[in-house]
Amino acid sequence: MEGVDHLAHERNKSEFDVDAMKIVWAGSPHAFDVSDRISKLVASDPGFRKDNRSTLSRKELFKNTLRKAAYAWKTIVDLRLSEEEAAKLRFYVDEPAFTDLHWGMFIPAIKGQGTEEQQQKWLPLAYKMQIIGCYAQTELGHGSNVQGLETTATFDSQTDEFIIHSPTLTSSKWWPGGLGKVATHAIAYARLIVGGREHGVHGFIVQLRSLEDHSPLLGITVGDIGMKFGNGAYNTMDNGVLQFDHVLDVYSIAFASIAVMLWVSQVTCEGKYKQSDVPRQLVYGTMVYVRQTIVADASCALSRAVCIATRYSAVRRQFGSQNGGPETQVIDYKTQQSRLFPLLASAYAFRFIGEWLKWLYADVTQRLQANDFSTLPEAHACTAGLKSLTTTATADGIEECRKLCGGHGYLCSSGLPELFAVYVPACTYEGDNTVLLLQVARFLMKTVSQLGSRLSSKKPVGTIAYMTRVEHLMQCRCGVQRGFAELSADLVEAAVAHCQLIVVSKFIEKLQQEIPGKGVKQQLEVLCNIYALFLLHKHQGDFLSTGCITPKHAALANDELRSLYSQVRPNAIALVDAFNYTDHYLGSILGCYDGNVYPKLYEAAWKDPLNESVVPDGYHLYIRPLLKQEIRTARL
Ligand SMILES: CCCCCCCCCCCCC/C=C/C(=O)SCCNC(=O)CCNC(=O)[C@H](O)C(C)(C)COP(=O)(O)OP(=O)(O)OC[C@H]1O[C@@H](n2cnc3c(N)ncnc32)[C@H](O)[C@@H]1OP(=O)(O)O
Ligand SMILES: Cc1cc2nc3c(=O)[nH]c(=O)nc-3n(C[C@H](O)[C@H](O)[C@H](O)COP(=O)(O)OP(=O)(O)OC[C@H]3O[C@@H](n4cnc5c(N)ncnc54)[C@H](O)[C@@H]3O)c2cc1C
Repeated sequence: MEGVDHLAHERNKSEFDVDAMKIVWAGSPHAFDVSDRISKLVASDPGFRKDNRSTLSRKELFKNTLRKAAYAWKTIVDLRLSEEEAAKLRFYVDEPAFTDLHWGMFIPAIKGQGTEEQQQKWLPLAYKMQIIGCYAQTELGHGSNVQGLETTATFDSQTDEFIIHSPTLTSSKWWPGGLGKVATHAIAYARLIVGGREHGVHGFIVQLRSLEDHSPLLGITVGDIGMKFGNGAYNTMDNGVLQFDHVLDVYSIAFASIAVMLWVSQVTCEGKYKQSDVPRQLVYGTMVYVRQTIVADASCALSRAVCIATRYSAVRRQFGSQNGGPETQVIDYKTQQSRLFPLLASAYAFRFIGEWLKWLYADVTQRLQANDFSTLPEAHACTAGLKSLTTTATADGIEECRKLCGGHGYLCSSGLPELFAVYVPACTYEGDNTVLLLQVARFLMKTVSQLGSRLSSKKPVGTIAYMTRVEHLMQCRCGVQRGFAELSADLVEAAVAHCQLIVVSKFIEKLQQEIPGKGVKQQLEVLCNIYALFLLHKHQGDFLSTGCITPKHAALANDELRSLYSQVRPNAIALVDAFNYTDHYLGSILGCYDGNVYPKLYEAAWKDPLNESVVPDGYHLYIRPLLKQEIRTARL
């Protein structure tokens, strides 16, 4: 029945202060207030409806996304929302769109790599959305290998301008989000050529479309690259293709190359190229920034899937009826708990590692401003490795949550198929996960060669086994005289182990902080132990081979895991309530707050367009003749 909380009995079992946990999850009372207010604002506005996406054609879907983006912007302006509130609104609108790249990459690139002059020129226009930007780095022929990009930017000292050109088919920009149909400007990455000499890949701001009628400018060929994985999903985004035909940057008074030129290099008016003495990898700065935001995104996506699967596991009953009594809640099966609760623990673990990574990125950014590059290698390795680890675990976790919901998990109305389809490219964009782990492996090899076997210093005691595992994996690989490429598959395993060590150690450090609320810290300790012991169980071969645990330890760890699952069980619903997601944001009948699943599933079925008529289109043309044997049947 509507209005009845079918999960009330579960909520009454909670052993901790859920409201206090909501603050921990949000990060602060202020952050909770903003999230809570904005999520409810979005949920209550029919203009942000999203339950019909899977029934729209690509063009209807895209036009609806443009409508929503414009409506969101109007809401932000009318309500005078702050930058933080506006970002939250775009998050809870929950629709991949060009705005993600405008706000998530184009503006950060200018802020992070532009000179004062260029920031003053471009940021006011971008903040007012008087220009719409995208990040055009990847090409048809190159994505991972940035130094392999083919687009050229040739400085013409006669006109004091750059000529941007796509010399080959494979140099076509390919994939940039927002590029296909909306962006008016791009930060385009191209090989800088000055005076006939090439100086590697640099970023340039290039106008793509007229601000009068949105038509592509002279020399610009631009369009969408076509349908992507899943029906609705990421097809709300116009990932584009772009070719430059000797485009002269004639649409802005002064050449607007972003000042990665100034940071990393300069081209003087006399056409002289000046390489400054900063690491050339600063040109990759925007990618590092986005990678750390993707880690925070992972905790959001995984927690969403876990919330759905946990609530449904408490609602669903299957087998186990005694004398006609109720069947067993599937959340009480040990197999369901052993699949679900490590994902619940991972969601919290990724939340806290995301907080730490945000601090690390802010710290390295501050150091860079003082020309201190000492922590840049570690920041690169951490952002690359943790982006890889958390997105792989989250994509796999969303799929596991779908399976944990049985058949109904495969319905669009469960919210899980679309969440999976929207999320999985995170394992590829912003750096293919294997390519990024190879960067971590390279960093570890360098660290081992510099520090000897002791890879990591000052880690919490509870991580000794994890630390020893990484060192052992590295020694096994570095010890043998074979090249990096030959050992790369093994080194990637060591890179994963290193990233898992970081996640576990930061979870333990989080627990050393003051955490208010009855029972809150105790619940987090249980989740931290689940995360650490689950990984130890999953990779026990590594741990046993280090000798730092024995088979008996491994067996005890498994026994402890079962005990920890029993401790989580009465608190599971409260732990996912702490994410404070509205039913609108979850977009899932299986995960609805009141647990009133079956009536909602049944009602939703009849809304499918196929049920607009009891006799389907096509019956008279195809089925009736079949049934009436009016079609000559093959001689049997
Ligand atoms: C339901 C919720 C989901 C959300 C739904 C909607 C969301 C929508 C938003 C989506 C937002 C994302 C959109 C996607 C955008 C993109 O994909 S942008 C393009 C991303 N592309 C990449 O990431 C390319 C990956 N490749 C690289 O980064 C580089 O090519 C490389 C692999 C790092 C190699 O670079 P290279 O120049 O060849 O360097 P190396 O020779 O390997 O190394 C040289 C040294 O430089 C160091 N280094 C490398 N990179 C960095 C760096 N970024 N920072 C600092 N240092 C770096 C490297 O460690 C080497 O150091 P030494 O060993 O000391 O020499
Ligand atoms: C949804 C989506 C949105 C995107 N948005 C943008 C955007 O806005 N802007 C933008 O510029 N780009 C964007 N991209 C492109 C994205 O950044 C690239 O696809 C990504 O960097 C991977 O590069 P690639 O496609 O060249 O993969 P490849 O490198 O071709 O990967 C193919 C396979 O080769 C392997 N491989 C590659 N190099 C090595 C190596 N050295 N050693 C071992 N294995 C290797 C990879 O692990 C992978 O298994 C987007 C992509 C997607 C899917």
